[in-house]
Amino acid sequence: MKISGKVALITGGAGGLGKAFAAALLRAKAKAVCLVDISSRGKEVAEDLRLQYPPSQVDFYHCDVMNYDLFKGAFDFVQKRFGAIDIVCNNAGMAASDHNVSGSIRTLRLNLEAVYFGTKLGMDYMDKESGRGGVIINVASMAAFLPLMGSMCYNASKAGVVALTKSAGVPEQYEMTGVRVNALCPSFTETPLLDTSSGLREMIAQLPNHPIMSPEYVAEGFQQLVENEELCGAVMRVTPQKGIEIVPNRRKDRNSSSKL
Ligand SMILES: NC(=O)C1=CN([C@@H]2O[C@H](COP(=O)(O)OP(=O)(O)OC[C@H]3O[C@@H](n4cnc5c(N)ncnc54)[C@H](O)[C@@H]3O)[C@@H](O)[C@H]2O)C=CC1
Ligand SMILES: CC/C=C\C[C@H](O)C(=O)/C=C/C=C/C=C\C=C\[C@@H](O)C/C=C\CCC(=O)O
Repeated sequence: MKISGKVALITGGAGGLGKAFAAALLRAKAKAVCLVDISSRGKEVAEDLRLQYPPSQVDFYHCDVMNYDLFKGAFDFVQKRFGAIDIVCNNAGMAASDHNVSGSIRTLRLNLEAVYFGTKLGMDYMDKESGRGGVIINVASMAAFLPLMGSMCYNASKAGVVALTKSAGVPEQYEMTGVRVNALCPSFTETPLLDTSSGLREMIAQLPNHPIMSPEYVAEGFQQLVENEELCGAVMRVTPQKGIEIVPNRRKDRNSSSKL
């Protein structure tokens, strides 16, 4: 997909990775980006991006994406304001440790249930019948593959995002909707999220050869998932050790006649 002239909706857009994804799209001349976030900081972030990347339009839409009806309102807002939606990034997320049961359940709901909402809404609003097709990027994590002690719900939610994305990205679904769906799995990245779990930074510091990546580096992988029309149902890992890599998809690598 050529990003120039396109319209994007990014959940968690006020956060570290969300802002980096928005900046990457604006540098590539996207027509408009809407930051959908529960934090009112989104207003300043939108203003900051408008100043940095004129004449692109950057809006902030205050919304709790865990509420389906409110989240649908964000899609209606972008559709009405810009006439179309081409790119959806389900990025809003949080991390709570297992000791915090209510925080852990909220983690499962935000990181997985809300990503399901955003994937369903993205497919509905961008469907080639009513829209013009498009691409959805679901932000998972390396925690989907390499679990961390003390974050059962976080790991489970991210593994769920990978499975959800691979299901949404099967060839038959793409043929029907014209919407590609891919998963992005970064390792530790320098954002405020790392300060929300006590002891996390200390744990990371103990890991051998594990520098914390910049959001801008992760955004390079994000942009590849948006632009590369060959990628659908793809899972991309971004790590300091191995860089940006696509995890082979067993189904695509098998005889094409196989259905599993
Ligand atoms: N920072 C890291 O090391 C990594 C982060 N990730 C994932 O990247 C995504 C973005 O996280 P970061 O930018 O690192 O964190 P962040 O904390 O900087 O950004 C998260 C954003 O989501 C927003 N948000 C939280 N609950 C919301 C809700 N109910 N509705 C709407 N927005 C809501 C927050 O206000 C914030 O702006 C998350 O899904 C996270 O799990 C994945 C791998 C590595
Ligand atoms: C509790 C939430 C913590 C952090 C949030 C975020 O999801 C995150 O950064 C999680 C990262 C988890 C990383 C776990 C291990 C990562 C290892 C890789 O960087 C090493 C890469 C490859 C070697 C192993 C392999 O399978 O090839």
